[in-house]
Amino acid sequence: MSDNEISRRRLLGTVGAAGATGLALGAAGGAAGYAAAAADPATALATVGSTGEPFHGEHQAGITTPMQSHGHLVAFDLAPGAGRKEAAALMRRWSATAARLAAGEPADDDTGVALDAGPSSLTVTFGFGRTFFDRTGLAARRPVQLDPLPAFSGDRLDPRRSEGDLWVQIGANDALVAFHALRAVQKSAGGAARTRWQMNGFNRSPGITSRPMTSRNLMGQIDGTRNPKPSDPDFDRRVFVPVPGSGSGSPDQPAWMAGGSYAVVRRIRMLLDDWEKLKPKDQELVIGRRKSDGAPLTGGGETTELDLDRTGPDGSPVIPADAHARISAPEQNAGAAMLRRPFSYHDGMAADGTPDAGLLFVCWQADPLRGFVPVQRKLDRGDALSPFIRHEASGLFAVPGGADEGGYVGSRLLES
Ligand SMILES: C=CC1=C(C)c2cc3[nH]c(cc4nc(cc5[nH]c(cc1n2)c(C)c5CCC(=O)O)C(CCC(=O)O)=C4C)c(C)c3C=C
Ligand SMILES: [Fe+2]
Repeated sequence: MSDNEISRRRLLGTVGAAGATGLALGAAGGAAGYAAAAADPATALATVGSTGEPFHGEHQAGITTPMQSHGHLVAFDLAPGAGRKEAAALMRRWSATAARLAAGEPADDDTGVALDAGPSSLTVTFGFGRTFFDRTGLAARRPVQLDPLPAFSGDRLDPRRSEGDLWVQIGANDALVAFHALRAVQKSAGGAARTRWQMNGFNRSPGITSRPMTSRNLMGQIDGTRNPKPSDPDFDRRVFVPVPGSGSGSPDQPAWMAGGSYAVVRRIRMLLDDWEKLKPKDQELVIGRRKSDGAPLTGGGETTELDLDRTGPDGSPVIPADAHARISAPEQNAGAAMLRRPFSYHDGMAADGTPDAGLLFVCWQADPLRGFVPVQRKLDRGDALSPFIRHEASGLFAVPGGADEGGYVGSRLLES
């Protein structure tokens, strides 16, 4: 075990108890500081640093995990000549690395970037794209759910920033922890896979509002209000592929996807110069909700149901017929629903002088044909938000269930 590893384990050994002596650790610093920390179980990192998300479990972490403040979405293509054997070895390496980092332990050949930080809710989530199955000789086991998404009239997709054999979503509540995981994943890809595209995103930092709140996007809207909640009776059925024999098993889903989910990833540029020219009242009509608190235009608070039948004095609906919240509601789409878990992004200014900023829209569902596809079809036909956004990249990935301790993500596909 390296010195770095020993120091880091000691520091993490103190995590959990409140931080009265955290100050002492900071003040003492160096080797003496670590020794003091090891001796005093009250020493702690701030909550944001000390919180960990277990890597192992029925489902992969990073799906129902509360949204993190920093994210990297990365697609990889298998290297020429790499097939099923190399892919299995890669998934084994990546899973081992992710498990270590999520526990706050260093990676092999650690870069030291996150040396003094706790796990900071780090999650690393792995998925397979459609082309993965051709590259590994597993086309016969590819789920029909990975059939290409339909083309939508508003799409302006860049194929170089779309799809990919493999997809990795990294999230953490610290920028250095997230970057550290990104480098560890990239390095442990070795010669087996090459980065195809990478997108970097962010959300609000934990603890910066006076109470826990739904996050805002870069248009300033409260976004995520009507997401399915894990406490909803139909949450698992909507988000996760059922286990065969559980009574809710789905005949068109392969057994190796049990406990898994499908991620639709869209890089959606926001045309902020145009959006910001709208008066706040008009912005609210585009969504159908108030900007200040996310309440429906028909009244109440953020979580009040939309009254889609209510009309104003002139007889027109209070929530307009083309309002985004109306068109995307499950009640308007034969129950189609998805778990939206996006990151915002800002990549500076585009060549035309407008901000290259928007939403790395990531949504999770047990079947994209019962989640993203019908809703996006409807939005594509007449969403008031469409003139202010542009879908620029797209990906669809099968995200297998979680790995057991000592196992690795995707083993049920790659080893049987
Ligand atoms: C196909 C799926 C969706 C895309 C693409 C999408 C893009 C997108 N949405 C916002 C802002 C908001 N969306 C809101 C609600 C909402 N959006 C979708 C789906 C897509 N959005 C759904 C299913 C819902 C929930 C509808 C419901 O259950 O009633 C809201 C309202 C608040 C909320 O419920 O989250 C906002 C605001 C942007 C900015 C955007 C693309 C950049
Ligand atoms: Fe939306």
